[in-house]
Amino acid sequence: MGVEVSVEGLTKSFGSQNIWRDVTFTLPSGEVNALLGPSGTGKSVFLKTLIGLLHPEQGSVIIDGTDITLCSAKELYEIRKLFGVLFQDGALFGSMSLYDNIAFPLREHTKKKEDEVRRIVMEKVEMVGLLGAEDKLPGEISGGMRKRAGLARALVLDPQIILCDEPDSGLDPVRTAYISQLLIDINATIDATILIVTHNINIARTIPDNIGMLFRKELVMFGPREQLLTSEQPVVKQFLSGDRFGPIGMSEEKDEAVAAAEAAMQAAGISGGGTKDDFTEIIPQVQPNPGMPERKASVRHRERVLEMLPTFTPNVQDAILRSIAQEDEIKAQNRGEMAQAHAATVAAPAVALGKSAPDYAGDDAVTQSWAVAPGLVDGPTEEYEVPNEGGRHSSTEIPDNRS
Ligand SMILES: Nc1ncnc2c1ncn2[C@@H]1O[C@H](COP(=O)(O)OP(=O)(O)OP(=O)(O)O)[C@@H](O)[C@H]1O
Repeated sequence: MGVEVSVEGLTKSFGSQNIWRDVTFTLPSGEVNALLGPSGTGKSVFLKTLIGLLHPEQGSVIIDGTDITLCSAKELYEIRKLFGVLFQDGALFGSMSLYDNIAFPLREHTKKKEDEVRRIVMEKVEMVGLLGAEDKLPGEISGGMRKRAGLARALVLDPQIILCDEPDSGLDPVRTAYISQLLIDINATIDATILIVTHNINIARTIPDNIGMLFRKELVMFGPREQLLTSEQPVVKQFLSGDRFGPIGMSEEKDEAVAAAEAAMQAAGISGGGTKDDFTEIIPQVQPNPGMPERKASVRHRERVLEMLPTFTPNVQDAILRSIAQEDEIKAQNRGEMAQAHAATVAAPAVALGKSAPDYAGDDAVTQSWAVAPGLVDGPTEEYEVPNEGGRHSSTEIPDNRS
């Protein structure tokens, strides 16, 4: 199971420039989390602080029971082995083949023999759909492939915590969807705690269990994705819609004159350019591909969130319950389709399911290694209990017992 990461009262400055202060939240074991925030709010600095590359002047970062802000260099070295990090640009060594790049952490941190290194590297290469491209140099492949190679390298030490700094930057929407799906499938497979830093609203809407947001040197909120997506806070609404009218300006602070001019434009019906999407309409969370195990963290997340349910406002409660109902519906549908596919396989065994990925098939070919492994279907739809609200509910009905 992934490791819980608990951050308390964290403050970071560079000289007199404060980046953020008093940041407190917990990434629950194995859950998928996203961190949003306008450019320059210190999201990358936050990731680097989590792995001890940067040192905060105040606060603690507890990982697996160790406060990495206080531990020895030797302890930090050991703790870092729990992490797999996908840096913004992939951070591959330009003079090394993809194979050697991906093998690097194994050769650096373990005493594994070369045949074992090869087995692990090729397994990860297949997982990210780069079979056949492993001898290429980073300069010879597309940005999307470099991202996937970076992800493969982040996975070779079987990390319990995966940090991804803008996994979608430079990728088209389709490749972004593939890399997002890959993260969900990896989470289903190894139950690692994941933190994704992103500006991509589609990722924020559909991938994480929890979302946090940094703005004006503070953590605006952190909680179940439904809490942020239905938030009435102007900064959150503006960020989600991508509108230029609101508290977020081109630079961090918007001065009063600009804010007044924008308010006048808005009043005159001039568009701020943002999408008119209704973010309170919760889009179903992406599920592991058919054949993948169920995400254990999603079961734990549900239990945790239902326990916290009475602490949320009624609209957040509604959004969470709608989301749960949607998820159950999708899982039931997937089970039906899996059963049909399985029946078809039994009837026509020549159509092999669970086939491994085809070899690399050109620029940015997409992996199919997760095609379908028969027999791995989700368990039965469970019932859930809403604490302090009396009574059990079938997981596909939404109780409406709030005043
Ligand atoms: N090593 C450093 N020394 C001094 N200042 C730094 C250092 N690293 C980052 N900063 C500053 O910290 C601030 C936050 O940078 P960071 O890259 O974390 O922002 P971000 O939220 O990730 O931005 P973006 O979304 O544009 O990637 C910036 O003003 C940056 O200049």
